[in-house]
Amino acid sequence: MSAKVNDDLLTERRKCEFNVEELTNYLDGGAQATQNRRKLEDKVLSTKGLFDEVPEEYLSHKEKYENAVRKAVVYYKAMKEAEDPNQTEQERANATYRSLLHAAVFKDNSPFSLHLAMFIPAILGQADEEQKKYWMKRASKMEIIGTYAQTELGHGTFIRGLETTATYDPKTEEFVLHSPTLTAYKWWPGSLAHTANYCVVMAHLYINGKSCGIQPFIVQFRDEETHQPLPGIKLGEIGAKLGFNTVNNGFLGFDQHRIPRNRMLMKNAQVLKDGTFKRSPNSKLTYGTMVYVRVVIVNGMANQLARAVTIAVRYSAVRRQSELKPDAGEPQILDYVTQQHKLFIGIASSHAFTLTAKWLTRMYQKVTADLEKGNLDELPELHAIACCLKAVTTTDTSVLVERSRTSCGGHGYMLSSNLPQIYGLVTAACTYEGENTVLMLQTARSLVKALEQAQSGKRLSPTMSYLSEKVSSRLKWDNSIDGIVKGFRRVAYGKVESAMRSMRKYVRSGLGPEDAWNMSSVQLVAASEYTSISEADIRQLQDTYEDLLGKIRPNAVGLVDAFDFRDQILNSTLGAYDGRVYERLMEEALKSPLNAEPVNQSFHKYLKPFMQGKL
Ligand SMILES: CCCCCCCCCC/C=C\CCCC(=O)SCCNC(=O)CCNC(=O)[C@H](O)C(C)(C)COP(=O)(O)OP(=O)(O)OC[C@H]1O[C@@H](n2cnc3c(N)ncnc32)[C@H](O)[C@@H]1OP(=O)(O)O
Ligand SMILES: Cc1cc2nc3c(=O)[nH]c(=O)nc-3n(C[C@H](O)[C@H](O)[C@H](O)COP(=O)(O)OP(=O)(O)OC[C@H]3O[C@@H](n4cnc5c(N)ncnc54)[C@H](O)[C@@H]3O)c2cc1C
Repeated sequence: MSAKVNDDLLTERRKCEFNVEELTNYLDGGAQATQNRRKLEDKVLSTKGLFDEVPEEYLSHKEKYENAVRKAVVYYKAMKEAEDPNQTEQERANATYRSLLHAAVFKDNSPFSLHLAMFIPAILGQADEEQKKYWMKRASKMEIIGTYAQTELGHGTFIRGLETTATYDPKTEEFVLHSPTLTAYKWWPGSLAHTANYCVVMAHLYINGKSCGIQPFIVQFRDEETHQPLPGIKLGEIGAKLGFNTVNNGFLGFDQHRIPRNRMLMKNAQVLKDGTFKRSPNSKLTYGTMVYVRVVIVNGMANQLARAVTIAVRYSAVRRQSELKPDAGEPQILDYVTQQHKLFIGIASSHAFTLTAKWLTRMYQKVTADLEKGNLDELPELHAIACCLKAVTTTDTSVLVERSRTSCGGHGYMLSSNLPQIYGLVTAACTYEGENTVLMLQTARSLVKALEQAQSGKRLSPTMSYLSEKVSSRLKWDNSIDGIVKGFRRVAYGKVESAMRSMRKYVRSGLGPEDAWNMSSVQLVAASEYTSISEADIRQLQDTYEDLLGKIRPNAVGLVDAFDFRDQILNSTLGAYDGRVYERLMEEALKSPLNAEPVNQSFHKYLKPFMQGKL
């Protein structure tokens, strides 16, 4: 018999003014896509061995990892078996696009995540046809497990500063991989420590003593039978982190490790047997995997934010606290306008990020298709936009997930709420795949170039066109959508123009262009933030805003129900569909090993002798 649903949640669902299922279908891309997603989730989540008897927060660091590997194997097989052979690739992609299925199994991400998120995309984007055929067969069947090893102990942002060398030996037609210093050790790659046995290594290629830039190499570093590290390979785990503690991030050092010539991924640049180097049409094509993951991250943020606000809004409908009016009883905390202000922006932002992710994915697919035909014209714009949207969505999601947590009071601080873990996952994305400030400065680089082109009368790309509209500075704000967008364009234009003026002022004062850039970089980052709509400006329409909060209030639970996250995916004592918050908090508390006995052994060992002055 299913548990009784909390009365307040029942009332909320009766008050909802729109068809929740219709919104779910819209978010999925149609009723059939919703059905496919639910069918996939039903199949996979009914698999035995996917869930933890003991909550993983009570396991040791080592036990957490071993448990995650156990689940990863079960989960991966279940996903493969659940694939509907009659579905097209696109239908399969749609079914997983919005599903956070993996989050039902891994609260802190999977030890296989880099294999799927970067190792396979790197092969697809960097290998030539022959290499792709061979390695994709092995990687897609999980005969090998890979990761993406670019970051080093000493360098993450500055790729051109990477110290790992790959020196071509024409006599043996091999590359010699070497870590000349401790700071050259690969450091951070997920799965690297104990899970993967192959990786795509980004290393500095040298031929006859000449630098040929950073190139991708596919490198085996563990024996496929024994899993022992190969000769010349030093491996280990980098230690406990804020989150990602089951991703197995590791370090790897090379000591004159030799690999055959065909292990350099040669789609873009090639090394012939005699050591002739054939340059890539654009050296930045080597960075292509990162552009792809930045695009994927935007969609990931939309889903994770939706999960956090679902938990917080449902909890806010159940939690009653304080007194809004004398003798009127304790109101639902969702009736406090401050609570609405904290949470409803999160619902809206998740929808905005979903639509943005769809738009960016289409742009990525078009530019990638053009690249295949040798047309690189739109690569710089894709890079600039992907940098900006990855940085803005991860920053905003981190802020809004943390706000969802704090809006739940003490219970939001419990690991059983799952809000701290969701925060740990999303805040990592502000750093990985390009630290956000660095990426915003990449976008700023494009904005400055675009404004200079606009000022010399050149046509701009669609996403930069606002820099060529001579928007009057006397523009009057009005509350229409068109008025708001015009206002944003005016502010965005002004921010770029001001940063440019600042740089020119520094150059006139005698600074070189690099120092002028650095001195203006705070303004440059701010200018990039306005390339996509940010929340700060909405506050200037405060009266409209508070009116909107009131309109959303009766539909808030319906809006988060429409995200259609099942309880296993929310994995939260506060966010379950039935709203039985207090019973769940107690059920989870009793799972703590400390509750197995009324008196812990530390009393007899330490407390009692201490309190009796015997210690
Ligand atoms: C919580 C759920 C989320 C779901 C997400 C799913 C995935 C989650 C699982 C995976 C988890 C973790 C994975 C993390 C993996 C990693 O972190 S991999 C390592 C990532 N590292 C980086 O991103 C490094 C960032 N640094 C750089 O990209 C470059 O160093 C930088 C661009 C900052 C500078 O490079 P330079 O070579 O120095 O270039 P510049 O001089 O600045 O510019 C030269 C020109 O090149 C253009 N450019 C630069 N990058 C690109 C690119 N990628 N594509 C195209 N063009 C590029 C740049 O615009 C300049 O052009 P111009 O000269 O102006 O014309
Ligand atoms: C959870 C997690 C998972 C990861 N997984 C992987 C992985 O699988 N594979 C992999 O290769 N890497 C991985 N990374 C590494 C990640 O890509 C790097 O941490 C990231 O690129 C930032 O580099 P860094 O850590 O060296 O920081 P730094 O580049 O040293 O940045 C430190 C500070 O310096 C500032 N700074 C640096 N350069 C500039 C500049 N030009 N202008 C202005 N400010 C600047 C930054 O803004 C930042 O504030 C992972 C990281 C994390 C946190």
